[in-house]
Amino acid sequence: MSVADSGIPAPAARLSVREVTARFGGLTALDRVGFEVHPGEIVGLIGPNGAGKTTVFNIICGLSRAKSGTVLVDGQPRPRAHRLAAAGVARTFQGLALFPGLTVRQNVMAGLSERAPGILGGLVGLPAGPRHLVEAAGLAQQALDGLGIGDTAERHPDDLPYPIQKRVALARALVARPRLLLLDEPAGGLGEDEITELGELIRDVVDENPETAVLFVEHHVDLVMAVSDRIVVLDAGRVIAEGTPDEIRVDPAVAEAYLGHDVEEVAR
Ligand SMILES: Nc1ncnc2c1ncn2[C@@H]1O[C@H](COP(=O)(O)OP(=O)(O)OP(=O)(O)O)[C@@H](O)[C@H]1O
Repeated sequence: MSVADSGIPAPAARLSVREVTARFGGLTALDRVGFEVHPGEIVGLIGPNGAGKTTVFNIICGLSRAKSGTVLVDGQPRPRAHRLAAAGVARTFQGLALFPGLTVRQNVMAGLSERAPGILGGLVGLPAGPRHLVEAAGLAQQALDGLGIGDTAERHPDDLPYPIQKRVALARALVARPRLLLLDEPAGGLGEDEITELGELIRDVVDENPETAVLFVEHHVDLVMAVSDRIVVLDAGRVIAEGTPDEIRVDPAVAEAYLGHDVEEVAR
């Protein structure tokens, strides 16, 4: 008997994007876009340039407004951008957005500031509960160790190679153990080997925290194919395909959107 047959309501998706339409002046950037991400699932969002990936990501994060449609997190209307972390949502930024004046450990501790108010102030010298700071430092160190960069904790981000800075940004997103992790082009600026390692790290996040759901926007289709449980393909503001990597690989609409070429070759 399925859950539907049993009368037990199906668990809410971690993220539901429903009928989202967005316009910039006369341009319809998103046209009734909808998809879901469930706990324990990694979903990759891909599409050719201008497809609407960034627009939908920004709407999910509360940085842009939809003209219509809804975004739900755990069945509830998505909180405002500054309340996302408190709702268990974390994101990374294409530009990393690390604080150059703080050490790596302090940068990661900043990822806890929503859950333990005072930490951010403490990091810049304002009074903060020492107990909170010690606890946060321990959690930050754990997050860094988990990503294999524990030995960078006392360094400053600008002194580290870019791929390590990317891991710091990921550690900052992971430190509060988010229920929904949103990654904005995590492979950008990385080499092939680093991308393979990144894919393993993303998989580890979900394997170790089966309640976590991951949505990532990515140009690097090889990574998306390797890591995603499911892929959503946007083209010209519409969802043109959704399925497992194997389904997407042979989907004619996807091949056409990528100008008739093999999707993995074109997006490289
Ligand atoms: N602030 C804006 N003002 C006007 N048009 C915009 C704005 N942001 C995006 N657009 C347009 O909306 C459409 C979707 O853009 P979006 O950046 O979301 O696509 P994308 O899939 O992220 O593209 P890319 O892969 O090139 O980053 C494009 O036609 C783009 O030119």
